[in-house]
Amino acid sequence: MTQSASDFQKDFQSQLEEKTPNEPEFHQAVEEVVGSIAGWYLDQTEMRKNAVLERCTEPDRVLQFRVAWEDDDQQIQVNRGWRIQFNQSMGPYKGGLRFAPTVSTSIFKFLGFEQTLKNSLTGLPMGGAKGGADFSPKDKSPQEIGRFCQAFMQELYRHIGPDTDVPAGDIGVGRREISILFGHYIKLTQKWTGALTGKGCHFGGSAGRTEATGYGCIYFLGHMLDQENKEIKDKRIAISGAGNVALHAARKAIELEGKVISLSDSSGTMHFADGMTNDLLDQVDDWKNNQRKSLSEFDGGKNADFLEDQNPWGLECDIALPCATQNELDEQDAKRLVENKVMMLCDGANMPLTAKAQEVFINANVPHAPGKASNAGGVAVSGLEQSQNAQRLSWDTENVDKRLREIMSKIHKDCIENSPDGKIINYRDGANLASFKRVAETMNAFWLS
Ligand SMILES: NC(=O)C1=CN([C@@H]2O[C@H](COP(=O)(O)OP(=O)(O)OC[C@H]3O[C@@H](n4cnc5c(N)ncnc54)[C@H](O)[C@@H]3O)[C@@H](O)[C@H]2O)C=CC1
Ligand SMILES: O=C(O)CCC(=O)C(=O)O
Repeated sequence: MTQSASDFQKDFQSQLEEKTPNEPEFHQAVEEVVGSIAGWYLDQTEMRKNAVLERCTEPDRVLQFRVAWEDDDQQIQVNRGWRIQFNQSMGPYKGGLRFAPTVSTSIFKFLGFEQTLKNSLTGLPMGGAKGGADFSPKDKSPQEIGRFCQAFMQELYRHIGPDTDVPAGDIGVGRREISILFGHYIKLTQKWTGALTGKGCHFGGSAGRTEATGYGCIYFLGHMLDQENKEIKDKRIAISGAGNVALHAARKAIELEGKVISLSDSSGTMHFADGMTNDLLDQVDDWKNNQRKSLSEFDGGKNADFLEDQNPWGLECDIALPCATQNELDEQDAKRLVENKVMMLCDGANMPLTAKAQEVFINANVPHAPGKASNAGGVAVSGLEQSQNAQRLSWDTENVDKRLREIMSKIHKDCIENSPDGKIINYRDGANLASFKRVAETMNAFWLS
């Protein structure tokens, strides 16, 4: 008797969970992808014989290391560092570094797995990786952050390089940290090579990389709206987060005359009932990035109110852009958004919706773009930075932005072409199938590697 796609998925998932206990985020990411590809994969006799799915869900290697550094009181502190080199079949490993106290092997494995698929969607030669440390930059002085970055690179440098693995930023790692990491990499290796992306533009960084994830997300949203003959102008847009992705998504949305009604951080949500102006956005940017303060202390003027300990998903909005972190939007939030007649969602963060929240939107026919498609603009411009470094060239903003728009448009097209038939475009299944097919075909050609 032939096996059904859902039985195949259940069997595969239970084997994976048995093999990798205590990795809930990784299980969630794999379950979502296998749910989308099982029907197609069941027909791929040769791939199944070559255990392609099993190989695609096992990282190439998991590096874990000690990071010892000295704090401002001359006390030695010890943190844990990771680099999960997930899959190198499509190109040198590529993916960000996250510094946050809550990270774990499970979180880095889910991010590395997602990154492998995302990178394949960009069409650029990049494999997938992710890494970072259980270090909180929040309560640290600039000197402590500097010493931590150098101690972290002291181990990482031997595992990276322009043809091996090229890290970049993610939560808690921005241009300041990338600069220190890159400076120390040069010192340790005595080589100036493009071993990191997200560098300052005067030392090998690409124009537009800082903005790329947020801008790319809005370009993708533009295609989703186009598909339904709608436009961003005057739409109420709820955004979570107040970091790199959230602020640049807000910037581009305001430029296109969307009405950005929120930003948030772990202290709560700042609600701007009449929509944000560029001026207010500059103030929040300075507050978060230069003064490094919490949104709860921000004075947004008479049209802003702060919702302590709340996320933005209870606000009435047309479009929701989750741009903070994984699983930040759960089933209850999804139901509230649907009750409030949300029109569509476009992820800036990686896997910001729980599996149950995704189901709520699918059942309510609300289109939802998963991060591996809609936030791929950041890594795409990182890929362009690698190309520029390899040629020892610098492209201008217009050139990079044109390429970013083309890549986001192509990803949107790939999602549509791979979406199952239905009332709405299923971006989740479309992105999973389009990306998995590419990685799987390559892994199959590699046979046992
Ligand atoms: N930086 C990049 O180029 C890319 C980032 N991403 C993803 O986008 C998301 C945000 O990353 P970045 O903006 O780069 O980081 P960031 O460190 O610049 O900002 C993160 C923001 O999220 C907020 N935040 C963190 N945890 C939160 C929570 N539990 N509740 C509410 N707010 C919370 C922080 O206060 C901060 O404002 C992450 O999921 C990251 O993996 C995805 C693609 C590329
Ligand atoms: O630019 C990069 O290499 C990584 C970006 C990233 O971490 C992501 O896409 O989640």
